Amino acid sequence: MPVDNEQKEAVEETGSHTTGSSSNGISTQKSNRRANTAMDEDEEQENMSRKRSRNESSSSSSTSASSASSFSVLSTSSASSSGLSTYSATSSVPSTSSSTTRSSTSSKTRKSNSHSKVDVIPSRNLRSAITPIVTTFEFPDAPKEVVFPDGYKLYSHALRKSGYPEPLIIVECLEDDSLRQTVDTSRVQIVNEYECQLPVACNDAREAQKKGLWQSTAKFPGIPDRKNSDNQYKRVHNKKRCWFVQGVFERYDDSSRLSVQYEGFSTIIDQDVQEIKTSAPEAYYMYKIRDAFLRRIERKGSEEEKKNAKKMRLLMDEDVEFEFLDHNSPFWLLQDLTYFHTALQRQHKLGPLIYVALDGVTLPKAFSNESNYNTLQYSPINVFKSITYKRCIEKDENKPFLKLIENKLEELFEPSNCENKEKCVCNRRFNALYFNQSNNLIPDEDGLLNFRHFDSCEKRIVVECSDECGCSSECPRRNLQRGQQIPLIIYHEGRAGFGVRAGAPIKGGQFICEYVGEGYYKDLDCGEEEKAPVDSGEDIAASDKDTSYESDFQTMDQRLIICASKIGNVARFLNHRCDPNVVFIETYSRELEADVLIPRISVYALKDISFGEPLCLCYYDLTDAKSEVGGIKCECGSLNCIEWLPMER
Ligand SMILES: C[S@@+](CC[C@H](N)C(=O)[O-])C[C@H]1O[C@@H](n2cnc3c(N)ncnc32)[C@H](O)[C@@H]1O
Repeated sequence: MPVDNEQKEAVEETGSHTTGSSSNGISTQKSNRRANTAMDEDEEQENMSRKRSRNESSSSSSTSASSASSFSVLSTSSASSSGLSTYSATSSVPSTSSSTTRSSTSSKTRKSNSHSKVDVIPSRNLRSAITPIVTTFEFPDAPKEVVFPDGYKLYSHALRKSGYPEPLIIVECLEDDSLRQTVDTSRVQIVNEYECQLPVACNDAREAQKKGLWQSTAKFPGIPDRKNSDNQYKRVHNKKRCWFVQGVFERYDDSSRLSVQYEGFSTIIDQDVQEIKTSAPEAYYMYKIRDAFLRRIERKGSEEEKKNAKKMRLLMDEDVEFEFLDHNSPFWLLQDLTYFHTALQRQHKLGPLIYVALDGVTLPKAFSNESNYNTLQYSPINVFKSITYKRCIEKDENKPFLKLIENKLEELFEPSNCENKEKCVCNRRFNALYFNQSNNLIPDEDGLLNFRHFDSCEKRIVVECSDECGCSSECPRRNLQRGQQIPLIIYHEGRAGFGVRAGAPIKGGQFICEYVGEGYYKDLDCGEEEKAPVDSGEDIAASDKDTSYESDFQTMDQRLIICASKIGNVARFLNHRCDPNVVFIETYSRELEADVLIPRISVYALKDISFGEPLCLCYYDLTDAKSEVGGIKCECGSLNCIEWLPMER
């Protein structure tokens, strides 16, 4: 499989490697290893007073920024001297220099911040199940706690849990709905109306949301619109005295240091590369993926993309650009989407997301508050109305395996690639439910589907293992249960809007992610039983006619639709290509026989996909699709492009 050099570098630099041939396939990628830095209150006070005095002298160097916003220009350049380095684990001996010009900081800062010895107490390996074939990364064991010679403590990501007992599905119920009393709420979350929340672990952001002085002009569901600004450090109540790294950026002037953004703060500071690499491996890993991606764009993108990619990769250069100074700029808003959506994903043990836009077009229109668009509520799991949910659970599919095969013959057994071949019931389950209706796609021993003779018109389904099969969570027949492990990049593709790119090389037949959205029923015969979510609101807008976010089922339930227009996950950004490289596969999947069975949609790779390549679906059966001028001009650029997509503008 082709692996881009940049991607290789990213992997090597994070001390990680692909797990292609690993037998245990254990990945620590999604374990929540975050950097935290701490300081004593006295030192904090001291730094604050230093900062106050230096802020005055630094104001001349940040005039261009201060007029733009509250985002501190001096942060990356003069952190240690300004006191902003309160976050730096190595800032116990801050420079007393009052120099604030960007070019003058590097050597002084480096000297004052250097430390000779770091005691690393190894953490227990936070293990997360992953299939052996998934190309992902392993970090070196993140330290549980690093104690610096000066007594500073730096708590690593490993202290954060990699997953929370999260439900499998969210159901919207009215207060008096009897369903509320009957469901197992550890597996099914009941809400009145789904609203994307701040991720559970993001306490610093939660605090900042209450008391932060900096306020964003943009409001996104689940993203805090307040942050602590640089003069709030002292007042921030943080008993742990440690903070989580939100994002790191390369510095144009000093390759030994990085610009670091912390959760809950609108300021960035500079820190030693090695320190971040050890203490914040996940943030460092995300930075390396973004960096490798931007380098790829610098080689392969349009002229404008190339120029902007370099600018973004090096964040700031001598001529500080406005968008990097204004914390309200799309650049920083995309960093917030990256961080908080990744944190939400992690809550469900799913891999990271990185939002990137280089063409000045700002945010995904899904997040725009313009009247034409709905504001997207990000959700890593499906959201069903109670009526839809009830209908789903009444279906045969929901019976436990033994009930399902009561009247079926034993000889329906077929070989399986399950870890526990002898006991696996997946094929018998398939035969009991879907025999003669659909193709039973059986992953090979590496979890890969075989698409060599793929026919887009054929019906197909994947049936995954449950506790009835007696296999482990690493069984090749549990791809959807493990969920997205590959990092995905949500990239602005120009006229086609945001699309999804591979954040790691992907093998043909490999599971990528789930297609998540709102579930609803469309009655095929006698009018609508339950209205599509896009039509049910009062705000009927242009986008309500856009069915491109809808996906249906051919085998499991022909009336059920998953619509990701208002609520959805990363897969809702998959663009159309007439020559696709990914495909939707309906999937029967539940870990426990006692779980509810809801038809789900997996996204699988049809062919090998290299790092940074766009992931595209074919929205239509091209043998049927009528290409009429007046729909949407297809931007896919493939040789067999039908030119006009049959969708309303
Ligand atoms: C499921 S969404 C994909 C995500 C979308 N690009 C976004 O930014 O939200 C489908 C919409 O993306 C755009 N789109 C997807 N593929 C396209 C293509 N090949 N050419 C032009 N527009 C495309 C169309 O506006 C379409 O309505």
